[in-house]
Amino acid sequence: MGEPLYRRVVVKISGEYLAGAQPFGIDQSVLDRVASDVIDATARGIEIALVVGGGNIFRGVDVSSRGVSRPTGDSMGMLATVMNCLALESAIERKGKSARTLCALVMPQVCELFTRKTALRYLSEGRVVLLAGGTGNPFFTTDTTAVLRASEIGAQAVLKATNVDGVYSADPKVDKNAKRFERLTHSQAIEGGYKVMDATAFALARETSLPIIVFSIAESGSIGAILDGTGRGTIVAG
Ligand SMILES: Nc1ncnc2c1ncn2[C@@H]1O[C@H](COP(=O)(O)OP(=O)(O)OP(=O)(O)O)[C@@H](O)[C@H]1O
Ligand SMILES: O=c1ccn([C@@H]2O[C@H](COP(=O)(O)O)[C@@H](O)[C@H]2O)c(=O)[nH]1
Repeated sequence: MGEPLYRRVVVKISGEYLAGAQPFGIDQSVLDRVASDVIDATARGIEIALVVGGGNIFRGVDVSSRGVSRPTGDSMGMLATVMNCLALESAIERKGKSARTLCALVMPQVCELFTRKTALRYLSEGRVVLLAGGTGNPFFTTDTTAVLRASEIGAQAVLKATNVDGVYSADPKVDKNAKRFERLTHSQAIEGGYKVMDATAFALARETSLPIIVFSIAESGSIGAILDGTGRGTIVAG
């Protein structure tokens, strides 16, 4: 195991992946395995903040066609990310690692409000920080949240842990001939319109010169491997 590439990162965990084989919700064994991977990665002395998606529970865009307004649907989606963060926080703490959820939405009975200073303090104390509630605004995603928060807290990269092992020329679940990219610039990722991440996230990362690594979380130890530079994924950088 070599020197890690980064000292502080934001890891975006796919909400959809947390459902495991179920169509909806959280598979406890998947959650526990992800928690172990995160803890193993922090053992290298790396500060880790997590953003968890909500696709296993709710995406605002899915209900806007059913008579629920998009902002209301997005609020429901942001609440889904809070549930996922609380579940992952508990899984991490059950394994003996301290974790704190900070939320973009005010809900004092549930978790603390996100501020940059609080996040940095908890990270410096060696805790895992979970960033819940997205940006707190509709029409955004947790991918954009990850880039935004990473830029705010001075993280050196966003690691997008998802259910594909990189950015492809087309959706690999639809097109078996899609080609995987080793590396792309932010501009190439935006111009290519690759749907693995939204263009707003790529554009903000370009603006703040933040590398994004897209990789699969399906294998145990994949977060650590990406931090060591030995993992398989696509690097999106300057
Ligand atoms: N060009 C592409 N390259 C790679 N994956 C792609 C591409 N186009 C579409 N995808 C799809 O993008 C998905 C991953 O992005 P998505 O934002 O849906 O997932 P996530 O971040 O894992 O979800 P969640 O919102 O639950 O956190 C993959 O399942 C893949 O099928
Ligand atoms: O800043 C944000 C982040 C998220 N949302 C809503 O939450 C869901 C779930 O997030 P995913 O990134 O799709 O996993 C998203 O579909 C939005 O509805 C938001 O409104 N603002």
